Amino acid sequence: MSRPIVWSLAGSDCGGGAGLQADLLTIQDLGGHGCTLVTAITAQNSVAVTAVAPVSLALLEAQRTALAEDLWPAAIKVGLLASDEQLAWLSDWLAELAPGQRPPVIYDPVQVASTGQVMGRLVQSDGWDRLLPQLTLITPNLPELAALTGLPVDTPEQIERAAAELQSRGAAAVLVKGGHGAGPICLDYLLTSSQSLWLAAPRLTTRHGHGTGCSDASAIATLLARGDALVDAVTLARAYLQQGLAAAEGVGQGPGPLARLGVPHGRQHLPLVFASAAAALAPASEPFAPCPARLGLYPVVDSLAWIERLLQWGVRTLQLRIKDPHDPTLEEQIIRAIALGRQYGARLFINDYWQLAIRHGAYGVHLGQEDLEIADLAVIRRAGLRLGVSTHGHGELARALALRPSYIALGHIFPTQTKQMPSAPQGLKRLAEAVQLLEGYPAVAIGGISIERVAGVLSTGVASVALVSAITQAADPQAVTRALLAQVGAGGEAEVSNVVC
Ligand SMILES: Cc1ncc(COP(=O)(O)OP(=O)(O)O)c(N)n1
Ligand SMILES: Cc1ncsc1CCOP(=O)(O)O
Ligand SMILES: [Mg+2]
Repeated sequence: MSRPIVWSLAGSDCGGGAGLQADLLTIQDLGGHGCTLVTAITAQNSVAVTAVAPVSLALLEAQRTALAEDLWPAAIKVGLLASDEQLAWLSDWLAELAPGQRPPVIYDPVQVASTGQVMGRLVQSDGWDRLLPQLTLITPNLPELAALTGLPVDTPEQIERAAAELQSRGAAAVLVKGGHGAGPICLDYLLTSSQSLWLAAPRLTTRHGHGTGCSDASAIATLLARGDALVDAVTLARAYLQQGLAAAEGVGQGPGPLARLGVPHGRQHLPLVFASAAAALAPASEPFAPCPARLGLYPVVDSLAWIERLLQWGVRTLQLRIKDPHDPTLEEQIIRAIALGRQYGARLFINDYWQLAIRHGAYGVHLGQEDLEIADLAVIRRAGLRLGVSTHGHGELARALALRPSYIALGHIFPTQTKQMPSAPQGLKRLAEAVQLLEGYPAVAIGGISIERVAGVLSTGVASVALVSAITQAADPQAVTRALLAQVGAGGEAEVSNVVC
């Protein structure tokens, strides 16, 4: 697949740590192709900014025209706007674009360098109000949020209020970066049209954070350009920063840039995602009972008859998924399925009906995002049942990890006829990324996995494969099950502890 084009509209940092130099490195590192619209030339190094010269509107317009004719963007990152005229020029151009033509626009409202020097002076306050409604996301740090809103930003409640203020002025979404905050946990706050989330990551002690804000916004732009949902892009971009900060070595005498290590791998880099700052700062909950890292072949079926057949054919991880809660045989099927699971020494998960699963002593429960809102997780944990959680992208993955479940389901990987899905298929590339991020944490791939696609799925490193129609709709289900067992295995090697670092 060709690299998606990302425009960086930003100032040049001749020191190579921030501005459009940081943007280009980030975009390239995450698989995009970067183009630049230089707004200002700055003279700076890792210690100080010594000169800033805004580029003329004529030159900005010439850059835009050249790129628009040949290299139309899949996303735009905006950094330093060096004058009110530049801001007005950008707002006018974005406003002219038809909605279907407008790429996502991510604005990092940088005016002051990390070394403290003011680089752009925007004085006409109505300029912001023309730009904000054109933005997909604005990414202020705490001082910028305070300056943009005139509101205090010292507590989580104040941050939520100030972000809501920016949203009420037209920004579709706001990401407040907590790097300037204090305490061992760095909290970022994301407010979208439908979600209010806190991202928590250990605050790293490195002083090498030059260009972090630029890199964050351009990472988000690149991930949106490749088609990620906003929450997923923000989460993976945060992991990219954490990975880069952890390995930053420093160049020059002052704060150096991030290390560039590509798409993040390793659970320690992934932020955990919570619905409130209080939850993000609370001590981690106890993990759910562990299950093997390799669950192997994992058929999901809708009747006791299927459970019985699959056990006889050698399957040892399986799920009873009866979607009709009024089925008069529901509880009886659950009771008998659990008894059969025990008889065969198999891992039987019950979908949705967690109270019945507890009452009758199932091996585990599988819950989706909506189920999580209503289930009592503490009760499931105390009862000793394993918990599997559905996720549909890197954002939900980071949210699920915070619950410390026994396994995390990643899907849907391919288009599926079995269930109406709320999101787009993840594909093998994102599955491989998730597996790399999870680093051995039990993970299950699900959605549209046929016998022809299993080898590709396994090549991502995932060790557990859940499927429905590949078996239940097969002409010869027993032969297909045998073939799948030969490829995927029945699972069940040593149980691993599902500890989140
Ligand atoms: C292994 C596995 N992964 C995902 C799902 C989907 O669960 P959920 O999101 O709760 O949707 P329903 O199955 O309830 O429609 C699953 N069942 N199993
Ligand atoms: C229940 C569920 N959750 C995510 S995809 C899916 C259906 C998987 O069915 P199939 O294997 O037939 O695509
Ligand atoms: Mg469910």
